[in-house]
Amino acid sequence: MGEARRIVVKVGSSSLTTAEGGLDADRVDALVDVLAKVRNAGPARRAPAEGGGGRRAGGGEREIVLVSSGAIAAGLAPLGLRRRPRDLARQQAAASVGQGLLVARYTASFARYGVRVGQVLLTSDDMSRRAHHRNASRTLDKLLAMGAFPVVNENDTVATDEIRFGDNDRLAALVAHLVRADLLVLLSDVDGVYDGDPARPGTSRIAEVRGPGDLAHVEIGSAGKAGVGTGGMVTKVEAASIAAAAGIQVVLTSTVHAADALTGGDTGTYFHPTGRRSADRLLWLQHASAPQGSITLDDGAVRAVVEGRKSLLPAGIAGVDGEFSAGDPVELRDRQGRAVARGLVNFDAKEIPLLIGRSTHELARDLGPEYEREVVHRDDLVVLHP
Ligand SMILES: Nc1ncnc2c1ncn2[C@@H]1O[C@H](COP(=O)(O)OP(=O)(O)O)[C@@H](O)[C@H]1O
Ligand SMILES: N[C@@H](CCC(=O)OP(=O)(O)O)C(=O)O
Repeated sequence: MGEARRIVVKVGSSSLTTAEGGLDADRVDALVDVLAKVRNAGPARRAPAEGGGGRRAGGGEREIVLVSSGAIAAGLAPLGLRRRPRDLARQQAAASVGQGLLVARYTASFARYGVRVGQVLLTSDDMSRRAHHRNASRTLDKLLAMGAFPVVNENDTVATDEIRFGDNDRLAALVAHLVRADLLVLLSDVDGVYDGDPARPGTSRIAEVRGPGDLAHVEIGSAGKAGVGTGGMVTKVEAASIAAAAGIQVVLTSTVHAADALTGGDTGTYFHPTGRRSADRLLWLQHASAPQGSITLDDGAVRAVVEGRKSLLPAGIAGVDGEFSAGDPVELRDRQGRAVARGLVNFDAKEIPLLIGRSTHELARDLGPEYEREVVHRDDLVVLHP
């Protein structure tokens, strides 16, 4: 098994707040104690399969990126809010106050180890636009190279409902892919995936998941009673599956077992990688963004794109929907309205009606040579249901 030299750790709101609401400085310190110590130890390595999969430490330094929730939860008490508001505007106000407090807390806590913290706030746009994506990746690499500790969260205050990640579990899986992590550790208030609601007696922890089939009959529920988390186990399992499919090992456990999870100990639920590691820069396109609009394809174009892995040409377009600009992610649909692919479009939505059903040759002749291009190039396209 591969050594975990670069690790993304995600911690949920429920692990950072007190029962009354507000940040729990002791819990932040306890987490930072683990992260700072593990960072300076060697890579985690999963031992040979037979012993149930204990992972162990080797030599050298680990690089850790922390994806931390808790901005909204940390902002509630200071704003006199008793519980997490439902409306986006008040959530964003709480996040605005809370994110500052959260990072100040991490900064003070890591300072005990002489470690600098670098805050990185990402929107889903940053995952879906190529230049932003490359920039985010470069910044994180540079922070690590300079010995700083990146603390990532969603940029809650500017994200609108439609383009929010909404849950940091998925953000963490995408960040793990972005930084080419070997291991993703999802920390929560529950020590793994259970075969039913863990609050019910008689349910037990699932130690290993080898593929989606292993969870087919498991009741995966929503957020716990702490009431500060968002997605519950559903988003964690989705995130684990995204990362595992991208060849990244995943451990899902409770924050009190963080040290074990990071050093290769046998804890929580371990998701085996199901796919090959790849530098596929389009993973984010599949999972990151709510596309800005859609283009309907005729049957021949669906076959060309899905089976032939060809670019989408103007001649295959049957319709267009939504507001988008060249460079935006769009959904490609068949005539029945099923999403068959996603891609980065080369035209603005308002230009598309001019192109419908016409050959590139014809377009070049009538509208100019700049119209002789693919609507979505195959290198910018990901098929959803091959
Ligand atoms: N099958 C399951 N296994 C484990 N936990 C589950 C399951 N179904 C629902 N849950 C709930 O998911 C909660 C964790 O999600 P959440 O509250 O969003 O945490 P966080 O804030 O750490 O992201 C647990 O406290 C648990 O109550
Ligand atoms: N960006 C939000 C986190 C949303 C979220 O996913 O929360 P959680 O389920 O606790 O991981 C915040 O900082 O409050």
